[in-house]
Amino acid sequence: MDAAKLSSLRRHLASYLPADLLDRVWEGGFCVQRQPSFRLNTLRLGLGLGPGPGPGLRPEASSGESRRSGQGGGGGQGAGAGQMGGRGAAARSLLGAFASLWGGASAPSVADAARPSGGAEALEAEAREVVRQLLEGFGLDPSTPVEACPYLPAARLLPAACAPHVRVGGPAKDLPPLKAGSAYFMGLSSMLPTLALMAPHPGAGAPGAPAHAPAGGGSSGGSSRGRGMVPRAGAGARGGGREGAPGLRVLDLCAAPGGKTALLADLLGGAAGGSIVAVDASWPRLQRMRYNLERLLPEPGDSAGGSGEPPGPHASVSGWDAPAASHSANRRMWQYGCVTAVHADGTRLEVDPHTGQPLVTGNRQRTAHVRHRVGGFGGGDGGLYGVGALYDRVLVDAPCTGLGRLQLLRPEDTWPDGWDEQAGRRAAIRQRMLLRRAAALVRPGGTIVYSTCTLDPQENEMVVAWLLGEVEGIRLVEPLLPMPMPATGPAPGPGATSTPPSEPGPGADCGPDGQAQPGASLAKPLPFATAPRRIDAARATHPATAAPPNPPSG
Ligand SMILES: C[S@@+](CC[C@H](N)C(=O)[O-])C[C@H]1O[C@@H](n2cnc3c(N)ncnc32)[C@H](O)[C@@H]1O
Repeated sequence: MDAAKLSSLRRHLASYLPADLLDRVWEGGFCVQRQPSFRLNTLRLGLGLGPGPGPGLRPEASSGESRRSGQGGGGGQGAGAGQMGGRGAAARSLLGAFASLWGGASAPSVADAARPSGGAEALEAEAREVVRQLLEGFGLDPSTPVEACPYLPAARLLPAACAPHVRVGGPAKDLPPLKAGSAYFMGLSSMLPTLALMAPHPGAGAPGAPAHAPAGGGSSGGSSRGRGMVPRAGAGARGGGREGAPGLRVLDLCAAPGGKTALLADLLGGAAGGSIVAVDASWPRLQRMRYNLERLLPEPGDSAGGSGEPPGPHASVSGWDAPAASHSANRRMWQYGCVTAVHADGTRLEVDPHTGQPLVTGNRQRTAHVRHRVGGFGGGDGGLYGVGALYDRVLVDAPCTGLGRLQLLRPEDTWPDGWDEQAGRRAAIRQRMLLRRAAALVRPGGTIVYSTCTLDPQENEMVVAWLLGEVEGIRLVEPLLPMPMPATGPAPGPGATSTPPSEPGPGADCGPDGQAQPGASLAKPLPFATAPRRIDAARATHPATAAPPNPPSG
């Protein structure tokens, strides 16, 4: 990058980074020191979660436990899968730490989760073997200690010496555990939006029940102001006339190459746990996602849940995750297990409100018909864009300028075309449109998580602030993550025109330098750029006169 561009980049960063941090960034050459990490793919580790642990991943009740006992490992390919009689226990071993954060009364503590027992022992042995193969593949001593990820029990931090190997397109992709799909390299911070998305909000009803009844109807279980209309546990009502629909409906609006989608599928634990519509505007990146999902998820039709059990991860859930078009018949949509991938512009995604299928046929007539038919949900004002509010959770892992991944020593990695002062403004426009679409598609009481890998407030806080001003009934909530987070992110810099959120931002920002903030109990600095913003839609509506999003000035 030439000197003029570098100095304009520095000016830009100085508009929101504290001077001392900026100096460190500048001298150190990195905005965020990236920690190589990977997650063990629990579906491929023979865990065979079977019926999902539920939207909140709460430990199963004892009846659920006995229903699954003695099933064997199923589904996975790893050694010891068949000996895992206590799959529920193994699942809890991996997911327990997170579940305990979410308030499951009988959830094991982090310490419990780390202690192998029963089926978990086989799982641990398998995980150790995967780690050994990876270390060996990196030319390291296979006994090199590998730390657990502080917030996802199924993830591990790799020794720093592995860093050069795990670059995108690097040789690590050919290592057997990666090829087999037992492990997946993933930035530590990349896991957080997914975890925040899947966490139940305090006050939500039973897993699977909405946090809020549909607008204009539904029983009110009563709750605190702003969180109103929490249905009684087990009421079973859902927005959009979906009573009785199994599992959680998740929309991943910027999905490719699918790292978070695969983790979502893992956390859902199977079709009984839910279905994912994964959208991306880039066909080549969707192809990459297909490759990744094929590696990471069991083949559709694999009976991961075992015979006689509720559907496994890839069983079809009628009327929802069974779009008519396979990828061979329709280039724009394909299905793999519980994931329906859609090649579409997420800012314009339309969904059939009755089947949940994305409308990507380009058939205007059909779209118009649906528009006409859908009067919106609840008060009749939600169907403005021709969709019902269908999704329980929406992830907007938005395209951004990538400033959180800035590597000044290799700026071409972040900006192949060089630094561009207008990039943030352009990105913010698209981010607003994506987020607005997410708000149109989430059901009342549903949750949106917005994340980027940039530190720029005009792409983070200001985008969220814009949405709060644009869409009624949306509010910010703390992202529930298994780690303490500071209350606010970086202050908008000079020239910021959007009002920052009136509530303190539910910042999941660790320090932009990757340092855990005061109060964090992390054993070591956590490289962290992605800032999940969790948004609850108490009543997601769009004013009929919604103007296109304005670019932030400044
Ligand atoms: C940060 S990446 C997503 C990474 C992905 N969530 C993962 O975990 O692997 C952003 C993605 O948004 C996609 N994208 C950009 N504009 C889009 C749009 N208008 N609609 C849908 N996807 C879009 C890009 O193609 C890119 O794949």
